Formats: sequence, structure tokens, C-alpha cells
Amino acid sequence: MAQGAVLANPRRVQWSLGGAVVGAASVGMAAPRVTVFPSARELGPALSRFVLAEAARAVGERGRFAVAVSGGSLVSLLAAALPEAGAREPEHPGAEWSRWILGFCDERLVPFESPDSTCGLYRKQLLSRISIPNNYVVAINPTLSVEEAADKYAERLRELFPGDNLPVFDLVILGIGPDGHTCSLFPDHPLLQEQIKIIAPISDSPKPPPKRITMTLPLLNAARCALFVVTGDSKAAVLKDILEGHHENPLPAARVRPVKGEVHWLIDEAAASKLTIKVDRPSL
Ligand SMILES: O=C1O[C@H](COP(=O)(O)O)[C@@H](O)[C@H](O)[C@H]1O
Repeated sequence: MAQGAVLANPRRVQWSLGGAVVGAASVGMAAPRVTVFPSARELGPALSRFVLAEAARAVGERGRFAVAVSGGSLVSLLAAALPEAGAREPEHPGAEWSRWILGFCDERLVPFESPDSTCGLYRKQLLSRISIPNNYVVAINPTLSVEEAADKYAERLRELFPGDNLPVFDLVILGIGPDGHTCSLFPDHPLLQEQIKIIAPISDSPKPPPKRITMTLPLLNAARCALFVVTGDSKAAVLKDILEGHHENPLPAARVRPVKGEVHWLIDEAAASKLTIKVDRPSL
């Protein structure tokens, strides 16, 4: 089977992450699938194959691919692998960029020129190299107050997902911080209890900058697929806690469990060093 090929049965998909088929998922709340790569160098190409396979499935089923991306270390990983993968396989149905809607899982309320702006970094590093129509890149308005920016962002999402009670992203790509935060959802923060808003403002982010907007857990858990990407030994301890801990008060990243979707983790050996659960290690 070709790398990244989508199998005929649309209810069941497999991704080839480097020769061997290692990922398989079916619709429904499945246990998280964890795939480990020697380093970020091998993880990057697998990440782009995963994203393109999800995009192909979404375009085949619904004519468009709605993906939300996180900031931080993910930006350069995606930028290093995705344009190249698209250029290598221009006929890949997932690489039809005009069918993509790109949102942000969270965003910092800073000008786009700031090195802290997630959208600004994606524009510079990724969107300059793949042609997603500008009106389908759903950016915040950083000149508004954080509350208004969150409300406007939610409004724009509602427009893009008409008729959906909750916008359903095909894929949300997430990172984690060493404290277990994901998006701008931080441990023990009241936003973890948000049930009404799909996008929330936060003005007291413990990680700077303090003002941000973030997807809430109800929106994240409405997605068809959540993909976490984690590299580096600074995340090893918290990753063990997220994947193997059983807490009454789970860390934010452990609360992402799409109701009708899948959870996948693509991680490197350094991040995986403390895990004892079963993981996949594809032969590369
Ligand atoms: O502040 C943030 O941190 C997380 C993790 O970032 P990383 O650089 O440690 O990978 C990121 O996922 C989130 O989008 C960002 O706002």
C-alpha cells in the first residue's frame, strides 16, 4: 500500500507512518493510539502523511477539510513537512489546499507581527508555501479586547459550520506543555469547567503572554479526530501522567477525548521515555 493511502472503507482508516501500517482507528470513543518515532526528524513526515490522509478522508466524505492547529513547537514541525509532502504528491486528494479550512486551537492576543502570534508564525512558515484561501484561514482580530476577540472568533466558526450545534472539526492538532496544558487550557483553571462557550477568552494565562483565546473542551471533544504531537524529554513526565495517570482531576490534555472521534499521539522517544503502556513503533 502506498504511504498515507486511505483504505476503501470510509468508516475505517489506516495510515502508513513509514512503511508499515501502524495506525488504525474506527469511529467511536476509542482508546488513544500512541506511535513513537526515534526523533522529530522521522516524526515530521509521518505527521504530514497523517494530516493528508485525514484531509483526503474529509474531502471525500464532505468536500472540505476543517483542521485546527496549535502553536508552539508544532508550527515548525508542520511547516517543515507539510508543503514538501504536498509538493511530492500534488495529486493527493488531501493536498487540495482550496478545500481546507484552517483554524487555531488557541491564539495569543498580540499583533500578527509578534513572534508570539501563532497565526503570524503559520503565515510566515507554512501559509506562504501552501495556498489555503485567505478567507478560510480563521484568524482572530488582535486589536479587539480579549472577550470580543473570543466572541468574534466563535461567531466566525458558527458561520463556517452552519447548522452544527457544535462546530465539528475533522482534525484538531494539539501540543502539550510540561504542566499538562493543551491549547490555552491550564491545570486547575476555571476554563476547564466551561460548558457553554466554544471559544473562551483567558486573561491570566500562567504562560505568557497572559491574554489569549482558546477552544474549550466541548468544542475539542466534538472533533472527529484529536492528534497530539509531542517531542522532547521535558514532556516525558507529564506525558506519563496524561496517558497512564488515573486522577480525579485529570490534566487538561487528558480531558481531550472526542465523544465520537479518535485520539492519536505521535511522539518521539525522548517524550516516550517514561511510558509503560503499549505503543506502536513503526519500522522506518
Ligand atoms: O502556549 C502554548 O503551548 C502549547 C505547547 O507548546 P510547545 O511549544 O511546548 O509545543 C501549544 O500547544 C499551545 O498552542 C500554545 O499556545
